[in-house]
Amino acid sequence: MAQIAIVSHSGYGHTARQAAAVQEGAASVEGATVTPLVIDAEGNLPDTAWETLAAADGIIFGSPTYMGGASWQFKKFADASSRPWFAQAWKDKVAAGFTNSASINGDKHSTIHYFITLAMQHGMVWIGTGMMPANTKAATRNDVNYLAGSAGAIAQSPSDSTPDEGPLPGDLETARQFGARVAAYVVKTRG
Ligand SMILES: Cc1cc2nc3c(=O)[nH]c(=O)nc-3n(C[C@H](O)[C@H](O)[C@H](O)COP(=O)(O)O)c2cc1C
Repeated sequence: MAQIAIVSHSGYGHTARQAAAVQEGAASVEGATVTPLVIDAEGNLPDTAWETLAAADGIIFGSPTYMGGASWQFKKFADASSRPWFAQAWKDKVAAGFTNSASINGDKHSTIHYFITLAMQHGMVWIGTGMMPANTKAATRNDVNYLAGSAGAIAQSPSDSTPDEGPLPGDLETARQFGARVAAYVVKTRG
């Protein structure tokens, strides 16, 4: 079985829904075992998480976009990953990422770009969404990849939405399909 870890933070529950959709998509792929690792409000992971990450064939990073970047809790995790970095322990693992924010754009790409840089520091192999954007006149807001992420999966939760209301349904489906793509790639290349 190919091992996939999803390591993510969510301050208020919206990105947690996106993470759950990524997990659902990844788990739908035969041959993939998916473990969610939730970064808590203090920026810490469960004790066994680092062993799970060490054993993973692929790691998917997730965070809300706060002030144009990943949350400080995610950054605390990223800084703590300097320990495996010293040994290049994550070298050649597959990496991917997702983020959610209130605005349609909201500078989400800065967060995805940070994940890419983190993955490159670890010598990982980045995989994007592989999805075409829904950007024709006929496109509607809940089409898959309406927000047109290629480097990573992106979602919008309107600023006054509860986690039940946001991310919007099309963005959750985008997250599902993204999770499935990453898992299929990990199974094909590492399984
Ligand atoms: C400190 C802070 C900074 C934020 N910065 C941004 C931002 O740069 N761009 C944006 O579109 N939304 C921004 N937002 C809105 C959040 O991204 C949005 O509410 C998101 O759904 C929160 O996800 P969460 O519930 O997983 O924490 C910010 C929210 C907070 C609390």
